Amino acid sequence: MKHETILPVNGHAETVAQSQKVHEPDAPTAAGEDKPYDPVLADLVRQMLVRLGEDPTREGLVRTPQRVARAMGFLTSGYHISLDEVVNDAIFQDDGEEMVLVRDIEFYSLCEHHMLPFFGKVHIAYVPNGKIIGLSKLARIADLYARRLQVQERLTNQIADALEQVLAPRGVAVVAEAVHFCMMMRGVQKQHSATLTRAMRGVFKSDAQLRREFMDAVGQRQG
Ligand SMILES: Nc1nc2c(ncn2[C@@H]2O[C@H](COP(=O)(O)OP(=O)(O)OP(=O)(O)O)[C@@H](O)[C@H]2O)c(=O)[nH]1
Ligand SMILES: [Zn+2]
Repeated sequence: MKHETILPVNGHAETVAQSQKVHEPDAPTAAGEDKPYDPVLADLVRQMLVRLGEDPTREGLVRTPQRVARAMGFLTSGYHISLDEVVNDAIFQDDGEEMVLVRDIEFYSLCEHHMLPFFGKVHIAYVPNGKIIGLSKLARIADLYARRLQVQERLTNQIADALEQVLAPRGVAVVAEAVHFCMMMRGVQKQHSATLTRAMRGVFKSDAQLRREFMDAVGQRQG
């Protein structure tokens, strides 16, 4: 008997017996098959398939509700992780006073208006004030807020807020550049537009020269 982990609505994992599917104990399972999913969400997806005129019992769609529930769970997993968990105490004392920049961090998010993807790159910089953060944590912080229903402006600001909160740095700069499927696949159907958003805090707001250096470094020269 196979045990599959499912997620009830409250987000806590529980294990249920799933007698329909039998696997040899050591047999490889399909990718993602054992990952938890929310059965209520899966049922809503099944209902959506019916409303779209599809037959959820046809072979290609039989496991689609679970797949979609798992995928949506992952794409909104940022709701269930805290900033502290993401940072994991990777804050270190350092006397450096120069800008630290990680650029070209790719992100994937869902717009909150259509629940369609928007994705692109985010560039994150800060000027330390006695503390630095593990570099990977900048990318993890970006994912923490990208994996939610978002607007690009808020995503950009939340990343800046998070860094201010954990580092109290002299300044933070965040620039996001993205394309929105809701503007490409539907609606206005513009394939070549890109959206740029930015959040400038502390010395990046008050020091135009530093801001220019940052924008130059991320290839977004502006006045
Ligand atoms: N500011 C902002 N707007 C967004 C973002 N993602 C999607 N939108 C916009 O949200 C708006 C929703 O507008 P509505 O008129 O309520 O919805 P709609 O009829 O589907 O709009 P269209 O996309 O113009 O067809 C659209 O203009 C989208 O382009 C985002 O990250 N930031
Ligand atoms: Zn949208």
